[in-house]
Amino acid sequence: MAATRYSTSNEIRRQVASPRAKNRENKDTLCRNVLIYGHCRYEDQGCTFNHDQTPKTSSPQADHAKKPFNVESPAFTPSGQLSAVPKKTTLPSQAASAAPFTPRGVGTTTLPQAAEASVFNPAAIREFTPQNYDINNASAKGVAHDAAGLYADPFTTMNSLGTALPAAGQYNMYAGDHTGLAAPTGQYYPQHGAFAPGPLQPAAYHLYQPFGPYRQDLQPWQRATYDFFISPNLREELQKKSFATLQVMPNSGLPQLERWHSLFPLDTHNRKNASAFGYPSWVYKAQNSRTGRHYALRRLEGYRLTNEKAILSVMKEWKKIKNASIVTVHEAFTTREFGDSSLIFAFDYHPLSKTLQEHHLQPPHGNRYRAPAPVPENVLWGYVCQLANALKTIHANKLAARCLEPSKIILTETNRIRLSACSILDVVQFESNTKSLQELQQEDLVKFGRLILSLATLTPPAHLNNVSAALDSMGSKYSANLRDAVAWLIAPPNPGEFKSIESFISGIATHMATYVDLALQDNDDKLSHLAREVENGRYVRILTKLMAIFDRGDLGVMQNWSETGDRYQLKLFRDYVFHRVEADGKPNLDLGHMLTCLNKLDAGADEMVLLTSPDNETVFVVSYRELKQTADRAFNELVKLSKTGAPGANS
Ligand SMILES: Nc1ncnc2c1ncn2[C@@H]1O[C@H](COP(=O)(O)OP(=O)(O)OP(=O)(O)O)[C@@H](O)[C@H]1O
Repeated sequence: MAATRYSTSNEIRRQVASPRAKNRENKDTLCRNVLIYGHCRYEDQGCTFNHDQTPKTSSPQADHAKKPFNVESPAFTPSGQLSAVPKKTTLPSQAASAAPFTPRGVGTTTLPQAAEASVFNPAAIREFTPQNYDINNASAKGVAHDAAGLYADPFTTMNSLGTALPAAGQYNMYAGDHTGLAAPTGQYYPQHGAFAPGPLQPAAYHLYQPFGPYRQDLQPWQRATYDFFISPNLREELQKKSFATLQVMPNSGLPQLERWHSLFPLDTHNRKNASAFGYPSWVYKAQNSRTGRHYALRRLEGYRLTNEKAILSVMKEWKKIKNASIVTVHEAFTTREFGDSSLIFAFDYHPLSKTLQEHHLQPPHGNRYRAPAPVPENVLWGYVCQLANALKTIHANKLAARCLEPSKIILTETNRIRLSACSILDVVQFESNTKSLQELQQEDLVKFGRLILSLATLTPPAHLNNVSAALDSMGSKYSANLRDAVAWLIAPPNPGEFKSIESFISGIATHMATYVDLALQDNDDKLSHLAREVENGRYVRILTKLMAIFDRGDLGVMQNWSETGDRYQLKLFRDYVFHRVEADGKPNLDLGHMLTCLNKLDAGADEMVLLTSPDNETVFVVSYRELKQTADRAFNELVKLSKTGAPGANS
């Protein structure tokens, strides 16, 4: 049967297979056979469906739409495929006057997905598209929040903001002009990368925030004023060094040399000891007449120079050496100012340093009955690493250290040592030396080993007669590793072979790595101290400016200059910052208030401040930015009138 052969639905089959259906209500329904074949064979044989094809007043589409299923039913379209319903993404014009949608409660209304997407689709809504912003170029880095949705992790986007900090020179926080900060290139976003030119708002430069690493985890109530600044120990150490550098001895009887003055003796005893160089040597701190800087001068008493080339050629090589474990030598010269012919070497000055001899091998505080304290193994490894580092540089430059005595190695900070007398023997023995460079370098390694052995056994090198016994005794106090390292250095090389400092360093690589890590940690510590002190520089600068302006009195023809015009505000600001009083008239010395106000002034913050005259007659409401501009103007007036220009300009 044709009808059953082409039918696609059970309903059609049922209809065609039951032409004698008695249901008269079907009269309104158009017969499927008419629809499919154009006519119905059963029309006259009792088919109860409507066979009238003439259109009625209502549209046929409307009729078909009413039917549960017909061939003109719209094709099934998954709701997720928005492309199939593109028109729905635009709101009808009536929507403008529609009442705002107020949800009645969670889950009471479930919109179809397609409709939801058309109502709220952040990807489709791009009402704000900044100028010059290239969407195609917006990488995941710059616009991660767009792709990831509204709740993207803000910290992942911080990486891209990090690149937004202005490069040095682009933005000057002291210039008082923040406009360049937001758009230094005139574009909000550049073409080539998101967020590159500047942060979205000026950074809070008036806030004080030292950064880590934070070693002490103190609670707020445990902190004192000095916690905001450099640690007392470090400050004391630096101040003592500064004091030592400036120390003078007016009646020392020491001469003034051609280009050096204010000589100050550094020797701790006045014994003439010629063991190190063949001549008694003395060390003085001295100031260079040309630069005003301080150096350590080592004088070799009674040395007569026979060959001018000695100084020239040796100094040429040694001045090239730059190493953290070697005291840099700057020049050598001869003089007769001491009443003899002396050879002088000018080295970097390291205030308050001690020799290893003084620190480890002499009885503490001159008490000859008290034995010196043993040197801890980690300290010894530190010395080994530093000396290996020094020798590596020296040997690589085709030189030899030669002077590796405990009395010629100085301790400049805790566990920090430097070779302090390099180059001297090269000059003194310029003509008499018969040894090759290789031999001298081998000797360096043996002296290195003997030095560590001497410190480990607390025996001066000169008294170290039985080396194997000393090595054995070392084994009982220190690790086999350290003992083996020392033994390797002292042992003579196999015939025809040479030991090198490089092979020694490869053997102690793990200890070198440990030392590097400690040095880096120390560096981090110092950097965090430095970050705290940065703020002090700001206070000094702003206070210097203000103090130059305050209470100046008459300036040129203008009487009472600092009290007139805008400058009166500065005077009131000073009272507001430093002369605050409590309700009962007692002084309020809140350091936090003073520092915060000065920082805000220094950064020219937009925050307003209320300034009142002492008689309450005059009140100003000014921003820190305006106050800063006033201070700058007043100070520049002073600079113009002064002969020297801005402070520090000539120093
Ligand atoms: N570059 C330097 N900077 C600062 N102080 C130094 C420097 N070089 C040496 N000194 C200090 O000078 C002092 C004297 O040094 P010196 O080498 O003469 O030691 P010493 O024990 O007197 O040796 P010697 O017995 O051979 O004279 C030591 O305290 C040492 O720390």
